Amino acid sequence: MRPKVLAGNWKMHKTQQEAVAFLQEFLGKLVDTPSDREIVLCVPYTCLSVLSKSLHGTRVKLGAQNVHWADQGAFTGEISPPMLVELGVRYVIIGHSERRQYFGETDATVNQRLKAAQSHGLTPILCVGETKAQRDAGETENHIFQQLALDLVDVDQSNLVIAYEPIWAIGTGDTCEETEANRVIGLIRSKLQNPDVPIQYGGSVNANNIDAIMAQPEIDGVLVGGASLQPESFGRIVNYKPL
Ligand SMILES: O=C(CO)COP(=O)(O)O
Repeated sequence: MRPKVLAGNWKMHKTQQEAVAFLQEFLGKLVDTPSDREIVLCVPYTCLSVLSKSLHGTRVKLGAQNVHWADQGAFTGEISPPMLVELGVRYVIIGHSERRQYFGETDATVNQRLKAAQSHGLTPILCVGETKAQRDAGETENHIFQQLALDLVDVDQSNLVIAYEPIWAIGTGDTCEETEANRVIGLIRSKLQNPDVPIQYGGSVNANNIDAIMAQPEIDGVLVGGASLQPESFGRIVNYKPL
């Protein structure tokens, strides 16, 4: 059985104070959450330290949203794997479409970040997905296969999560049909050496569509943006009910 990984990606949201307030309320929602689920919060760097302390002794794992490949060096504005490990970070999102689109990340740098994260014991959440134009042109499969081929060179598939995030579904309310997400995720799995890699869906996941998404056999979890910012909605998501 592949693990179910339910991760929030807060993106550039929440001060430390807001993060602590979220957690106080959110932890109260986990009393009856089945133990088969891994719950992860990928928060801004500035929230890592305070959440690391607040999450101690809870079942919620801490995640970051990016990491550099060097241990240290003249890389202004970057954060290294040892810096994350010291704060108790376990997961790190790599290659999110917003990093690729707005900050010039390439498959080559994504690959470097993945290998560096793993060499320090972090579990990467690698994001892949197509634009609306690529989907309309029938390029979805080719684009994703190319991303996987380039991003996963020499990457350890025994310590990896992949998130299928169609870019047109992110922050738009235009969720990918769960059967279509299931189909693409099945294709992604067919390209992996290790079929047990958990593969998430991401893109406008919310409290109303989570049960149907998690009912799909290929979908092993979700990567949630907007709906992970409120304890109520993220609480409902991690407490999804298998149909
Ligand atoms: O990009 C996402 C998660 O990484 C998805 O964001 P939304 O859930 O806000 O669509």
